[in-house]
Amino acid sequence: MTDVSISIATSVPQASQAAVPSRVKLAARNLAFHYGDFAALRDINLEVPEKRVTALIGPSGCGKSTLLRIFNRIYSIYPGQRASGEVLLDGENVLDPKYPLNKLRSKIGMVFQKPVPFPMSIYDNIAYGIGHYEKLSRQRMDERVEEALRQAALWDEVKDKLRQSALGLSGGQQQRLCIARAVALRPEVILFDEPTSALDPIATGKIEQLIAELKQQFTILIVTHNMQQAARCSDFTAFMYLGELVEHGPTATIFTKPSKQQTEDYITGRFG
Ligand SMILES: Nc1ncnc2c1ncn2[C@@H]1O[C@H](COP(=O)(O)OP(=O)(O)OP(=O)(O)O)[C@@H](O)[C@H]1O
Repeated sequence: MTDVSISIATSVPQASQAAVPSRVKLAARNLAFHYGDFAALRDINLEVPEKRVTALIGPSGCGKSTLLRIFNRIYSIYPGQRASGEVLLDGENVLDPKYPLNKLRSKIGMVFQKPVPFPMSIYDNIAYGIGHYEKLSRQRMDERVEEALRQAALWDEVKDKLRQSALGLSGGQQQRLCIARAVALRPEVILFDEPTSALDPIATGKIEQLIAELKQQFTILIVTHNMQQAARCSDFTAFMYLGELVEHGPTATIFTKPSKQQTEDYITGRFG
C-alpha cells in the first residue's frame, strides 16, 4: 500500500513514545459484547502499553465507547448487557465477577464526555472520592486535594476559592476538575471518553497538554472522534469499524502507512 499523504500525518507528535518499549498494562482477549441480542463488539484483541496514550478511533457507532466502558465494567449495572472473553489488568481478568468492583474502580478511573462536577465545593469534589476509599487526617486530605488539582493543572486557578461551588467553574475547568477527581484516587489507568467534545479549542488544547503530562504516571486510553486529536495526543491508535478492531499500531504508522484499506479510507476521509 502506498503512503497516505494527508495533513493529519504532519500533526503526529515527534515526541511519540511508541518506539520506546513498554510492558502491556491492559489487554482485551477475544472480547465480545452484547446489548440484549445486538452484538456490539466481536472478537476484540487489543494490548494497551503502560504509561502510553492509546486512542480508539472509528466512525460513529463502531463500538469505541462500548469498549471503553467494558474496561471498568460500568456496563454491569445495566440488565441485558454482557461481555465475554477477558480483560486483563496486569494479567488478572477484571471481568471475572470475583474481581472486586471497588478494587477495579480504584485502579481504572474514567473521565466522561461532559464534565459533571458534583454540586458541592471544588475541595469536596476531590475529597469525596478519596474519603470513599481512605480515612485521612484533615492535613493529609488537604495535601491530597492540592496534589490532584496540581496534577490536573487546575491548582493555580482555584487555590483561592476551594470552598466555592464547582458549578461556577468554566466548562474547561470543570473537565480538569473531573480529571483531578479521577487522578486523586491514584488509579493506574485512566479512560477518557471524548473528553474535549464539549469544549472550545483553548480548553481542548489544555486538556491535550494535560494528557501528555499524565502519561508519565498513568496508562491512558482515549476515545475520540477527532483524528487530529488522536494524531496529536496518542502513541498508539486502534481503528474500529462495525464492532471489530480493524487495525492497531503506532499512531504514526496508522496515520501514514495503515496496512488495511478500511483504515486508509477512514483516515483519508472517504467515509466516517
Ligand atoms: N444501551 C444500548 N442499547 C443498545 N444498543 C446500544 C446501546 N448503546 C450503544 N448501542 C449500540 O452499540 C453500537 C456501538 O455504540 P457505541 O456508543 O459504543 O459506539 P461509538 O463508536 O462510541 O459511537 P459514537 O462515536 O457515536 O459515540 C451502536 O450500534 C449503538 O447503537
